[in-house]
Amino acid sequence: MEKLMIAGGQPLSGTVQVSGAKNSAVALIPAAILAESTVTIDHLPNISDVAILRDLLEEIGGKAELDGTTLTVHPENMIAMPLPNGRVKKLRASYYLMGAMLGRFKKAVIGLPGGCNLGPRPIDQHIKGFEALGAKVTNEQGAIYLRADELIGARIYLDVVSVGATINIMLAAVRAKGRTVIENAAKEPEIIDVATLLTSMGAKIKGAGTDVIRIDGVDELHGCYHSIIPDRIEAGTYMIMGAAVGKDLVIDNVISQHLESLIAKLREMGVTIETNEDQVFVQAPDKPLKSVDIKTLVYPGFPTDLQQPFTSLLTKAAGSSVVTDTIYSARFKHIDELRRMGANVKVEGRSAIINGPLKLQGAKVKASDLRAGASLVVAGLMADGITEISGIEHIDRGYEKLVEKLSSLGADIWREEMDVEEMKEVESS
Ligand SMILES: CC(=O)N[C@H]1[C@@H](OP(=O)(O)OP(=O)(O)OC[C@H]2O[C@@H](n3ccc(=O)[nH]c3=O)[C@H](O)[C@@H]2O)O[C@H](CO)[C@@H](O)[C@@H]1O
Ligand SMILES: C=C(OP(=O)(O)O)C(=O)O
Repeated sequence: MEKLMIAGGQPLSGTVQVSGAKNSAVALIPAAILAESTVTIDHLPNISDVAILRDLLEEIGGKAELDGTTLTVHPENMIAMPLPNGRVKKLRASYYLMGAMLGRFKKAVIGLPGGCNLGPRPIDQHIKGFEALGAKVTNEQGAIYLRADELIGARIYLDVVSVGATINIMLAAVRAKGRTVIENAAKEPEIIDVATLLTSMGAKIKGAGTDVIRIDGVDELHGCYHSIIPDRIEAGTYMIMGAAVGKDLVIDNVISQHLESLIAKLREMGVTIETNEDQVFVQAPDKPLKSVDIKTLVYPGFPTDLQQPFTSLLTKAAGSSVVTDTIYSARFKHIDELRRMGANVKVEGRSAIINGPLKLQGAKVKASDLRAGASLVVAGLMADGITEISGIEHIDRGYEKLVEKLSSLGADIWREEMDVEEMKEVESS
């Protein structure tokens, strides 16, 4: 088991390349199940969620060859193999196997998904959608059983705006008979990316990226080539790092329109941000950052996935900032760890109140989830002394080559094997 070590205080400068979007990748890979011939997905991030999904495609009889950032999926021999346990529990997005397998085979057995523990993460809206399309859905001992004689298009109003439910319903509906209309759909860029892949496979989808998506089912979907969009959350994380300790930091391969809410908040804090076609330039100011309040919202609002790293940055801002997460009720597990580093933060209901400016001190901390891990990396880069982060398997779910990328920008960061005593300490904490 490894830990991440950061000797804080080094400025970040140079250019960092953003990888393909995790939250697209984890939907595009299951979507390949729907095709009758080879699907090639390019610019995939090299992260553990992608590796697990590749293995799952092979578990159901497909061939999935990963060559660098390119995945070639041969879905011809796939079967509706039940996947009640094992790897499906390691990530959230295994729920997309439900929609994809239901669409292709009209049946699936998939274990309840894992992913970050951010408070309750029900999948009732996914199930509501599958049932509306004509599937019988039961939950038996922690696995979801789905079966339909045929799928028939339907009008589905999502009671909660959900990225996962929107994509999952799309995956099943592309192979339903007739028209499906998803109302109150999520509008995240990853939804457009998945719709683009499905359209290249022959699906008929209109309105992805708006809150009403119309899908006319087709009898067959074919293979295609697809290049994935850049990861706006990885890009945003580097922008936050740049705001903390950046000197002429350039973030390359970014669609800056995907990050308007973050850019606006960073500018309010006094950070210099310039954008061009596919790059963002970030420069931390010489004077203290100004405090700001943020509220996470569905796209295009401030993304919940950047809330935790942004909270670390706010410890450096002069005054009191309030961070409210309206998407998840318990996405504050990083706060106790930031306190260990000297942060003055308290949690009240769904809000964290941060008082600054404070100079964080390096400490031994634990990443409880992916973006909590990112927030501790931001904190470690700003802190005096050494920060030791355990639980880095969470960070590996979403950040490709984090150590290499940050080292190339001048950070003093490395991975180190933990000794037996440390592993015991981490496991018992
Ligand atoms: C793999 C992936 O893409 N993960 C992202 C996806 O997660 P995910 O798709 O799981 O998140 P959703 O958009 O579905 O969840 C949003 C909110 O709706 C609630 N909800 C969702 C589904 C449902 O059936 N019932 C229900 O009540 C959730 O508990 C949450 O409070 O979008 C989240 C919100 O932008 C991001 O934090 C995650 O990084
Ligand atoms: C919450 C996240 O991931 P997941 O939905 O895969 O757990 C995230 O990417 O921040």
